Amino acid sequence: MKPSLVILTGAGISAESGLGTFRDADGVWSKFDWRQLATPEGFANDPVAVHGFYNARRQGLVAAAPHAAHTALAELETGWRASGGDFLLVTQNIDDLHERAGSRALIHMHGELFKARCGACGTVTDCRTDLSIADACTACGREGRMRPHVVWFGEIPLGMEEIFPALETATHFAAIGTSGTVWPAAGFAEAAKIAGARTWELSLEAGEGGHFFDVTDYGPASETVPRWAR
Ligand SMILES: CC(C)NC(=O)[C@H](Cc1c[nH]c2ccccc12)NC(=O)[C@H](CCCC/N=C(/NCCC(=O)O)S[C@H]1O[C@H](COP(=O)(O)OP(=O)(O)OC[C@H]2O[C@@H](n3cnc4c(N)ncnc43)[C@H](O)[C@@H]2O)[C@@H](O)[C@H]1O)NC(=O)OCc1ccccc1
Repeated sequence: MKPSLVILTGAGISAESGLGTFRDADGVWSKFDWRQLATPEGFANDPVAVHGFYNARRQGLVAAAPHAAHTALAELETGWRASGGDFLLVTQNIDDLHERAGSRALIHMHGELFKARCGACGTVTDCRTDLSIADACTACGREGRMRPHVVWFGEIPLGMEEIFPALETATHFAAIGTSGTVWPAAGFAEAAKIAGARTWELSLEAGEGGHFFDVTDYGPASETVPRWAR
């Protein structure tokens, strides 16, 4: 069987870059209500508040930088592929720290903060500055329909047509810095286990899907990931 490594990352891998996690005591959802800010209904109800929420996170991301865990995964990708293996990095994160560290075989299943999408024609464009309801789509010209290119609760994740086949042929799977509470990502470890993969969990503590992991290493990602990837 051709070696095939699938890695899933969550907010925990970017915590040491200064980007908040969601469910930890001081997490994003302890300060903000995800129903108002991360659902299509919330956006329809108060687009100014939603734009404000994502504009603030976008400004925070400009100031952030990848750390040793992001770099270790980019180097692992190069080595794994050079030795003829298949490699796929799936992230729930909307930050671009994996790309900045050099990762290439990467799927943002929940979208990207530095992209915007037109709710009218679906065109996706780069967006590194504040977004507002006044903005017009550069493709169709419609005003007031631009939104962050992120996947909100109740919306279909991106790249599933590529992710599921990779899980079904995985020989190795690792979940890094994720609490395993949001679906369908929370089901990936089980899918990889069913496919016969050897599975690892690297996080600060055990997540929801703990019983699907063969090996666990709990600690800061900046320490556990380089140790695992070596
Ligand atoms: C809350 C949950 C129950 N709800 C869901 O799962 C719902 C479905 C659902 C509704 N009701 C249900 C009832 C039961 C089951 C499921 C549901 N899911 C959806 O709606 C999804 C869409 C969900 C996407 C929502 N958007 C996000 N983000 C983008 C926006 C934004 O970012 O603003 S979710 C967002 O929260 C999630 C947070 O999870 P984590 O990343 O794990 O972060 P968390 O803070 O929870 O944990 C951090 C971990 O790191 C660790 N850590 C901390 N510091 C460090 C450190 N330094 N080092 C290492 N680890 C560390 C901590 O210990 C902790 O374990 C991420 O996915 C993140 O992207 N869509 C869908 O299901 O469509 C259908 C479908 C299904 C299958 C196939 C096709 C279609």
